[in-house]
Amino acid sequence: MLIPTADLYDRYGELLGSCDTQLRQFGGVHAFAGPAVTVRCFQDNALVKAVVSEPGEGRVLVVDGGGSLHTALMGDLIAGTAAENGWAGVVVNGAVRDVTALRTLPIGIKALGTNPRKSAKTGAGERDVPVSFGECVFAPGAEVHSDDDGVVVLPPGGRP
Ligand SMILES: O=C([O-])CC(=O)C(=O)O
Repeated sequence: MLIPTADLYDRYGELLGSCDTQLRQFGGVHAFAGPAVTVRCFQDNALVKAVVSEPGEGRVLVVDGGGSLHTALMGDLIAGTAAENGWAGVVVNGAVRDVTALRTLPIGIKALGTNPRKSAKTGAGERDVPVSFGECVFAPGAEVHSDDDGVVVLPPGGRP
């Protein structure tokens, strides 16, 4: 059962990481949670595509795109693959595209904004490293919860 992020804040207080970045909802699922898998990349989404091609097992992919809105790091094909492979959600500090289709997918998707421009596909970037945006650190394996109020990270060992 998913616990609202506000209730998690009330439980953990400032031990909870809460992302200040005002991400928008784009997926068909508006509340999701799971252990974080992280990618850091800049206007290049080959790593994102590679990660969602793996079994998601209810995890949440957190993509730190450096806040760039110049190119989309995910569209309906990558998001569809993520949904098919059992990812609970994808959180993108950057842009997505194909948003009409994204709304129909059974997966949580949060992103900063949109741009129809494609990203490069060189594979530049890193995965499984701590990423940070909105004054919130997303460590690989940390439990991430997201809903209409925001995105939070539980303290180590924290389990609802
Ligand atoms: O191929 C891309 O760069 C992203 C995309 O549009 C998709 O996932 O459908």
